[in-house]
Amino acid sequence: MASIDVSLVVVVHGGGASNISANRKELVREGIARAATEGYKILKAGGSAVDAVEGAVTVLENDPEFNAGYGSVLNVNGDIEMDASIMDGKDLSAGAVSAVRCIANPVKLARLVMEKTPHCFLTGHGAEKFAADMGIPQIPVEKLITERTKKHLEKEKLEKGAQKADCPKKGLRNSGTVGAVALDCKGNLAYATSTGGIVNKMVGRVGDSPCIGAGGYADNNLGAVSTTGHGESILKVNLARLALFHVEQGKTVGEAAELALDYMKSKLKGLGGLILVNKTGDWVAKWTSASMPWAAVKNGKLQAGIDVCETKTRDLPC
Ligand SMILES: NC(=O)C[C@H](N)C(=O)O
Repeated sequence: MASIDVSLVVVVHGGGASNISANRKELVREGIARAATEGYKILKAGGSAVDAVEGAVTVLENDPEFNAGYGSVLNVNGDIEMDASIMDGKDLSAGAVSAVRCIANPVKLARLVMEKTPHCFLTGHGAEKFAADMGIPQIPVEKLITERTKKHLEKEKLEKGAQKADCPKKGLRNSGTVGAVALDCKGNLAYATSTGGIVNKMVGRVGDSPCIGAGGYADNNLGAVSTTGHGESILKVNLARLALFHVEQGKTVGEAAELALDYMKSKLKGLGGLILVNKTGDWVAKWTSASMPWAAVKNGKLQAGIDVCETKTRDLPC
């Protein structure tokens, strides 16, 4: 069924970041545009908002330029532990996984938790056993590790060693978490978020990304949000739900995003970003970190950017 509606919207992000080197910018730009285009293609073919966010996030998990799936950052042991979540705004059903290691696409596992279990959240071994029961292939964790993520961990350890204990680094040094929000032709909203977390994290550290209300939220009556940034700060302010609270209070999507991010910054000095689409298809991408790759498609028009004051627009072939 090809269902074309003016209000089909997909927005994706590739993580709040301190900076993205000039040689990676083009790869990041291409990856983020590919993900948004994939999500929109799914919506245009009559797919649901949940299908679209899963499809868009899968593209980014498979792309080594982003900190999710293949290319996830490494923990203190040089290992990978990934977190992901997904939510359907139609009935508030939600699925999440944390600290999963040997699978390519944590977002797909989160969706299976949502649809095939009576639970919202599976972690560690239990999540991996469930993945095996669902027929998801196990892959050696080394296959998810890249030269770039190995170097990133080495650099982080060196810098941490040189740093005074009472003088923590300022700014957002971790990047690349991915997320998507979508509005489908039936007015359903959904979000998905997926990450390797933060580099050099403790074993077992779980961030905001798999936590419903922090890493994302979707409610057909309000909107859908996916967040990125300093996970501990995002958890403390429940960033995604906080942004939607402001929508509930009658704020525009831009005002709501700004109020929520400013609160996190003023209260905790926490930096981050979010994407938000409301039930009428208004959307925003906002961040307090130095940059955040994002892309959005609405009415066949793709818009994308990385830095503040930078938006590139192009029409997608119908
Ligand atoms: N870059 C990120 O968005 C990291 C993620 N929020 C975490 O703390 O796990």
